[in-house]
Amino acid sequence: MTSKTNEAAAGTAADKAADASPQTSESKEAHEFQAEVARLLHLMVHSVYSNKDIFLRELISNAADACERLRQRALTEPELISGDETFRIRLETDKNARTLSVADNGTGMSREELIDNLGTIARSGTRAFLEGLGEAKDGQSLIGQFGVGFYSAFMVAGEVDVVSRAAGSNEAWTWRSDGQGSFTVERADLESAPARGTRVVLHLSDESVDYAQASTIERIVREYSAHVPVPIVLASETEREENEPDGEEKADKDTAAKIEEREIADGSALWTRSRSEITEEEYKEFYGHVSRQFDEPALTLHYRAEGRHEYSVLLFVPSMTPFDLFDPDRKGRVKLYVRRVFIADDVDLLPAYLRFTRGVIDSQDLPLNLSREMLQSNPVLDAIRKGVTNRVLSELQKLADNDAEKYTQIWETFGPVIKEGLYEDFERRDKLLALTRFKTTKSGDGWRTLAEYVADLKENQTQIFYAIGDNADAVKASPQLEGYRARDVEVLLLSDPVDAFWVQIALGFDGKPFRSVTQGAADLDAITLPDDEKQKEDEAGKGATADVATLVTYVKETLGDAVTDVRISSRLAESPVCLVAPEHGPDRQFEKLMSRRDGAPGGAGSKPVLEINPRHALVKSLASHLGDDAAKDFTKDAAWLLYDQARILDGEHPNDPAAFAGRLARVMKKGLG
Ligand SMILES: Nc1ncnc2c1ncn2[C@@H]1O[C@H](COP(=O)(O)OP(=O)(O)OP(=O)(O)O)[C@@H](O)[C@H]1O
Repeated sequence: MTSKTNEAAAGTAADKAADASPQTSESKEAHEFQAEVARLLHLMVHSVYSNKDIFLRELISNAADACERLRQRALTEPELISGDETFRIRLETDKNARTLSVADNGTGMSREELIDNLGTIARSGTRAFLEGLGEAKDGQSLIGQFGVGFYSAFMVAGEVDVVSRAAGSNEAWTWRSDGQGSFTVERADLESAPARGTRVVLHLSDESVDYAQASTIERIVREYSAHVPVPIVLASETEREENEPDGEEKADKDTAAKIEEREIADGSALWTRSRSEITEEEYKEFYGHVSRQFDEPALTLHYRAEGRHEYSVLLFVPSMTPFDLFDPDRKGRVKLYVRRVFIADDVDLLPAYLRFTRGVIDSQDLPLNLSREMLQSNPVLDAIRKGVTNRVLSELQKLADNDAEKYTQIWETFGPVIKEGLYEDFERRDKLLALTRFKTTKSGDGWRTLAEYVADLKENQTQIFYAIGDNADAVKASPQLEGYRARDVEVLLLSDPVDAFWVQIALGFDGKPFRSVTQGAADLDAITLPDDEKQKEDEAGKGATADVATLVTYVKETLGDAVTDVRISSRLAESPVCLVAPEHGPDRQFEKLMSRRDGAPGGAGSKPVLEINPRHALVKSLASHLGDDAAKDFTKDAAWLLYDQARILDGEHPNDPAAFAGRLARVMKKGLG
């Protein structure tokens, strides 16, 4: 905060200094691009990105945003637009000069804004993404995954000039660059600068001269920008048409106007039209504008809410992961309009766990001059937020019920984010649990719902069992699952970071509580083993006598403080030992996750319980050697090795690696005779 204020103050001081000495500010100043911008530009200039047309969508969207921002500011400062209250975007092609320009009468940019906005990348997520791209060989393909913005102009232009005049200002500035690492800024002649707003002039490269053709531009606007909420006019040299009138009339025309201007998009708000009038293509095009993504929407939600509050909603669930989905600020991008006037795009209109949703919400009831404070806390907005959130969830549920395949795609893309709601949105937890899909010990390549899990409960099974770990395969291999597998009891395999959090506080589903397979007693005795497993267990159990109970006491004494308890296990089938968390307190995996997050070394904080499989051959044999004085050192080593083995199976290191190695060596030596 302080540094920002200082920067701003420094900027102002610098401006004053610059104004006082025309040599510095009037003459052309050269600036280097921020490193990430230079990287992005390099990708753009050498782009093999197949769809270069999208540069126009980016420039038009910027122009529309600038108009909408000014329209919004003018609500409280009407003088900013006096004399020219009609917003528009004007495209102009010039075949001879091989230029294309995109002009708007929106906010415009001051000299500092030109330098900041077109020389750096402000959004931390974009920066991080580009840093990540730094090493990636396939930068070209990745670039298509996020809003490439203004810099995409360099895909088609060898040089770009941006002439801008901020609304209400009496000076204009020209920004110019060839996209090769630096740009210049100089004062622009007011005569030729826009009266207000920005004109971006692209000097097209040889292979891109087609963009100086009006017909090409018109085609691209129809495809990508036809429903931008600001009208678009296209200006181009008039072509002499075959059926043009002859004689005097024609001569008049020739001298009167060489440039023809026509409206190619009317700027009407798509969301105000009724659903039945809008085609899929139109929705898709508008989605592209509003999301700046290149995929198709996986779900489109368009409706008008009436009743206590009136508002229109046009929202999209993308089919591709937005690159900034896991940005720490978890900001949504739904735009708020009030009676078709853009108000803000940074108001949280949906909970953070639905932040991947893109689109527009247009309120009929809110006042137009909403202050920042009113945006933060406002009962109408609260009601809208509630209504829209419920609607998004119910639409997702409808999709899940009617088109499982499509819903699964959404789940695979956004499931880990939606699950954040299980932790954060207590009120809607049941709805969210119904939407959640799980990998389980029975899901194979597919997914399971909790309803399916509960429908398949074993006799006497009263809980929903889960195991947490870094990935489903690793979890599946953990020894703690053996007893469940033997009884054919399904276990949820949870491997998203958020799983460890919500599962601790969720009360259950359909009256069945969640239960970790790595915590407390296994509660498996009531669930019958299938006959073949029973037979295996009986066989293995032969000889498992009171000796094992003595072994348990012995191991407990030997391990001392390293464990909370040692006990006989019902959750093991093939492995001799495993570690579990005590009945009360956090689950082991949760503790591990927390200690990793806090940067603490090692594993869990509280001491685990060591469980011993009384039917395992090694355990039985060890138990039978307990009274044997000659085997005393061996049994002690073995007790510790069992414990360390259990740690290793849990993905941890032996507590004392040197002691572990020593014991292992001794036991191996003995084994080899
Ligand atoms: N025509 C314009 N009028 C006013 N400001 C503009 C205009 N074009 C660009 N800008 C400013 O430059 C900034 C950078 O533009 P750019 O297109 O690179 O990114 P963006 O629009 O912020 O993000 P994205 O395209 O990823 O949504 C904009 O945020 C805006 O502040």
